[in-house]
Amino acid sequence: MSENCSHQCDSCTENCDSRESKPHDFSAPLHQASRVKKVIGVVSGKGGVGKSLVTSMLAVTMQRRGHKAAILDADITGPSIPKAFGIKEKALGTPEGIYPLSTKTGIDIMSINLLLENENDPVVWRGPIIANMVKQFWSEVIWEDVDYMFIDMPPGTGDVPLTVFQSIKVDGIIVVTSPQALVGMIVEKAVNMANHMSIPILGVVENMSYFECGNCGEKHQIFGESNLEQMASQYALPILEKLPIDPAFAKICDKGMIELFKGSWFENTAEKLEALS
Ligand SMILES: Nc1ncnc2c1ncn2[C@@H]1O[C@H](COP(=O)(O)OP(=O)(O)OP(=O)(O)O)[C@@H](O)[C@H]1O
Repeated sequence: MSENCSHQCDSCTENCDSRESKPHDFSAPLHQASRVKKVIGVVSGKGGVGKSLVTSMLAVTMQRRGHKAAILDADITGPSIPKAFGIKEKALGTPEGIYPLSTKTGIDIMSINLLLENENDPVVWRGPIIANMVKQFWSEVIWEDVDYMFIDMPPGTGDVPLTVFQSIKVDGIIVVTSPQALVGMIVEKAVNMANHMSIPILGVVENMSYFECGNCGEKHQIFGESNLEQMASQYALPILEKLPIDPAFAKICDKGMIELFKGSWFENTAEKLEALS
């Protein structure tokens, strides 16, 4: 240890023994009353590709299959989860901790919109404050007996998602892309981030993949052909689902009725999640 060691490693540039023996620990503990079995991070390379829709449908699918699902809405500057589930009430804070709100089918949800007085208020915070808020959603919210928690991550692979992944023990990542979203670059960035954090990527979901004509059933690739197959095989990533552009998805999402989506979307993904050890 240096003679003048102040033990303030964050602001010191010396590489003394004290620093080596105490690597910075970013991990945040779960609330002592919480029980969460599996945590899945849902990421996208850019905003607006349908990450929140996919997160919501994944949680609904697991809940339909008899598990207890939860969503931690870490997309602090663009929170859309409460709206998709039609939740307007505010979360209850008690001296013990904050209680999430439950959807009609019993999915527990925490989002900044459940704490803001007016859900339309913009959140104009800098990265570290946003990351800290997400940590609080993990540590100060009482998540009771959750089998599968889905984290709707902030878009991109920058500072905030990185801090979140360092704080919360995530079991796997699902990457959401759309055909027009420069798939190659996004998948590569997500793979790099996941490798850096030693978190497995469970697979890729392509949203807005095609539009199926209601009359003739023909599939049209509105945004052109994507090179998802090529990218997925290059990185040995499974393609979990190809979700069409469907006005019905937008409608139930906007009406807060995502729990009523029709079809067997994400059943294969659910089996993969159930097989996680
Ligand atoms: N496959 C789809 N078919 C029809 N509408 C869709 C589809 N996917 C998403 N949408 C609609 O597009 C809008 C954006 O979706 P969503 O909020 O899930 O995106 P996001 O990636 O989470 O966006 P943000 O970056 O703002 O958080 C929503 O109104 C949603 O209903």
